[in-house]
Amino acid sequence: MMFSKDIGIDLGTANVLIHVKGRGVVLNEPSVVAIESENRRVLAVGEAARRMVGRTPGNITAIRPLRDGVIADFDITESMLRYFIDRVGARSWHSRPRILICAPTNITSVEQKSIREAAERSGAKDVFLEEEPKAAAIGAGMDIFQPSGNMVVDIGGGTTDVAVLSMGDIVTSSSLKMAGDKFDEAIIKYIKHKYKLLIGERTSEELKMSIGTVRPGGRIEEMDIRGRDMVSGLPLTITVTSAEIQEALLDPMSAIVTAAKQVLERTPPELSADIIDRGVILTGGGALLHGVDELLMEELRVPVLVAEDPMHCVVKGTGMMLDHLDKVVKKKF
Ligand SMILES: Nc1ncnc2c1ncn2[C@@H]1O[C@H](COP(=O)(O)OP(=O)(O)OP(=O)(O)O)[C@@H](O)[C@H]1O
Repeated sequence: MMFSKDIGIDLGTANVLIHVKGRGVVLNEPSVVAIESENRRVLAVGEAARRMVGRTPGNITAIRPLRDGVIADFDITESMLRYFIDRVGARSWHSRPRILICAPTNITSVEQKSIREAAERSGAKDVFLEEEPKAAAIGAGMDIFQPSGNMVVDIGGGTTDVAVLSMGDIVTSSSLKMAGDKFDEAIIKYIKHKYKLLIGERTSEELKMSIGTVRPGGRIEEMDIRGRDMVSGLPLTITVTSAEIQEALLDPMSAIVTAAKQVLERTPPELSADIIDRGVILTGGGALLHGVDELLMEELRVPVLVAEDPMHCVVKGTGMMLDHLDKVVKKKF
């Protein structure tokens, strides 16, 4: 029998997730590729490559090809995408899948075209590209096809997308390059400034997740971290508190609050009324940052809820859209 296993892909700046029709989410890997510096030969992809970040010898580089919500390195993005599509085994001699991809919102039309080509070269029969906030909202369980307002704030690695949706489309939205990566950078900067200590990205991400908060006094914890003392050049251990991480995250978090406020201000009043009733839904890994929901609730004065399984919303949404491709996806590039 001829049948094709359609697949949905969340091509995120931090993580790639793949949903195969009938099988659910079958792949969840960091968007990292390790290459040999001289000839750009791919050595490892995904988790294996992530373990190398900050620990590679000079001739090997661990690259995040989709940094900051844009495609920083196209060839590597393409290799990574093909590797992951091949790995889920959705393609066989008798079936070619349809692929629905959610890519970062800020990519150019040239980049969109290239992503489509990469997916086609990986064996897709048809390739559809969809907007991330739409998939996030659907995956979070919102019924965006009714004539009522739904607001979603998706805080990923490279971008935060804020959108109000109604009748299956985005009504007002904003996309800013301020998300998880920038939180990590802010922590690195803070520690460098306050303690003259250099720490790596993985340490700062760990601080953010394990003891971080964006609410003053919201969390009282501490963690020992190691880095390189800028004065002596030697390794040094210090203890960092939740309050310090909250201080470090003040600026990046206030940029997100401002963007959400601006979207609400531009939203037609009838839809705003719906949002007051239903609340704002948070998706993406940033939704897991301690206190984000409470802070947004105070600032926006509307209920704010973290979606179930926030890091899976976009990929789940692509899976659900695959079931209704003809109805929900208008754009076929
Ligand atoms: N428990 C947590 N607390 C705080 N941040 C977290 C937590 N878990 C994950 N994150 C952050 O979430 C981010 C990744 O989220 P996600 O996988 O949704 O991004 P993405 O979809 O790849 O990115 P984008 O939407 O920008 O393309 C990372 O910055 C990670 O540090």
